[in-house]
Amino acid sequence: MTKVLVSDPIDQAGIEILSQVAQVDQRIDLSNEQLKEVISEYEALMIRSGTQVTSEVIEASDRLRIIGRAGVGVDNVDVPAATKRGVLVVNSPGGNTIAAAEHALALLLALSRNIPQAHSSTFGGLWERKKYVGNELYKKILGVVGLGKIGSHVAKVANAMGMEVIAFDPFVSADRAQQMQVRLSSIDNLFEEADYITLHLPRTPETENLVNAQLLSTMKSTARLVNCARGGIIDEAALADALNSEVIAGAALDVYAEEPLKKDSPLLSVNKGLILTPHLGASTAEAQENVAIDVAEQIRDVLLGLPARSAVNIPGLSAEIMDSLKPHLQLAETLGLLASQISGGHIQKLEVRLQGEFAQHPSQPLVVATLKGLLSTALGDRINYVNASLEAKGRGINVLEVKDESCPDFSGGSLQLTTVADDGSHSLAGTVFADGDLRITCIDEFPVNVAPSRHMLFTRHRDMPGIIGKIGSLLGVHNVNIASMQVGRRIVRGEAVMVLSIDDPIPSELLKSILQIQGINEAHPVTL
Ligand SMILES: NC(=O)C1=CN([C@@H]2O[C@H](COP(=O)(O)OP(=O)(O)OC[C@H]3O[C@@H](n4cnc5c(N)ncnc54)[C@H](O)[C@@H]3O)[C@@H](O)[C@H]2O)C=CC1
Ligand SMILES: O=C(O)CCC(=O)C(=O)O
Repeated sequence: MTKVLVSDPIDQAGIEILSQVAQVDQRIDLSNEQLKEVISEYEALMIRSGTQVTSEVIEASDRLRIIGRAGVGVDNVDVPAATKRGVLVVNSPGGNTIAAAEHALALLLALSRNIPQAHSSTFGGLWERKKYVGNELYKKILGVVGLGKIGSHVAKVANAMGMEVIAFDPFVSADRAQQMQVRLSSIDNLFEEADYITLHLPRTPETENLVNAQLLSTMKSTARLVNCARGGIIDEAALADALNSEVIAGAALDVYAEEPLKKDSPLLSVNKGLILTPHLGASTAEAQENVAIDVAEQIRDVLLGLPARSAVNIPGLSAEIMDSLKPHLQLAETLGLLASQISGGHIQKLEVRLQGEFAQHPSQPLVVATLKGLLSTALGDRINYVNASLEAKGRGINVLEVKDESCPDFSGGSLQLTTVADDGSHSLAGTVFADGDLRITCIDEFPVNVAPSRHMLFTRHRDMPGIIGKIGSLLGVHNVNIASMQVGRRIVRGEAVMVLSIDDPIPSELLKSILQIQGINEAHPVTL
């Protein structure tokens, strides 16, 4: 029975979806050591931000096929290690957008009106109306760092509240910003100009400690900072100093460099202007249901052999693309597999030429499928859509992709592979008919029309009388049944190719005998 491990608290709606296809074990208090010990029992792992999926965990997993992150950030997953091992990583890019944006807005309001402090004081029996005079957000400048899904929603609501919104995001165009009524700014200018700053960008090597002592020192002394994105983007010691020495007026954090927040964190020594929440950005009933359903559906689909819609480590392969390209991907994989068996190994170069209608499809999935086929003889089950490009690169295969919209031969276009290996160069082409049937249409520039089958034999030989009969009798002697045969030649009595579809694999002694027939230059048994 397929088994899924759920190692963080996940909404029941997700558990119910997973239970349709697998045994679901919910073990939310596993240490990292324990996770390493049990992971090899599972085909899938579903997590939130609490579980650290390290390379050691991934390496300890023999059966793991997919890691589902019920949320946006996958910084608690070693994605390169997962990719290397062929483990798909999926997330829910939009399921908690509103929750996180509203939490950031709540923190902005809480900061500007001292809500937590006033609440504690009032609960403590005090009535401190003068002490907790706040500020309005109206007409103030809000600086948004990271104008993606969450940052954009914050900007929209802030605009509606009468704030002026400026933003720093190197990947957003001025047109897009203008549509959102946001003025783009440099990061330095944003920190100098804004009354409130809210962070909505990922933690990457580039953004680590982006908000440091120097940048904090450029903020207005009345300004306030919110981080509901990722810990580690702000230098926490520098922020504690800036608050203690009143360089800035306030800060509210939901995320920390290390979570849970350490007892000796410098943040806990700040006595004024700091609000802390324990990574609650996505913690609404609605968001938790959204992300659980979104990710559980993807895990279920992948376990059923279907594509995932939000794969983090195979960019561009959305469910829609995979669905519409299914026969084309199958052709690419088949031709890749054929090419690896015909080329004799040690491929140094692969050209993938998309012709006619093929050139109108996204090329990346077709190239990945080709590489998957090409490497599957060597790597078996270890190769998949996730790690095919990486494995090809690691083997020094130079992949060239060519798009050529003209295709005189087939209305549906064609896919052509050319390999350059130690033994020379080979080419193969194929097409997909309107009914989804696959055809091999060309071998080493000899036209053929062959439906791929499980066992095949390809030969290069001289076109001369008797040669086909000799091969036929040899196969008969070895009890290998021929299902169909095709010969391709360009000139009479010149060079030719032959493709035999056979019911059984070719034993090695038979291959040796075939290669001894006069006029046979090459013979390649193929298993698809
Ligand atoms: N506190 C919480 O519970 C939650 C936190 N998050 C975090 O919020 C952050 C934003 O999430 P989304 O808006 O969904 O992501 P997104 O991918 O839609 O937006 C991120 C934006 O950051 C920008 N960006 C990347 N590098 C940048 C840089 N060096 N400087 C400025 N901008 C940069 C990107 O261009 C993009 O527009 C992520 O870190 C995510 O993990 C998300 C959900 C819940
Ligand atoms: O799972 C959670 O509550 C954290 C959500 C989060 O940080 C994210 O989606 O990036």
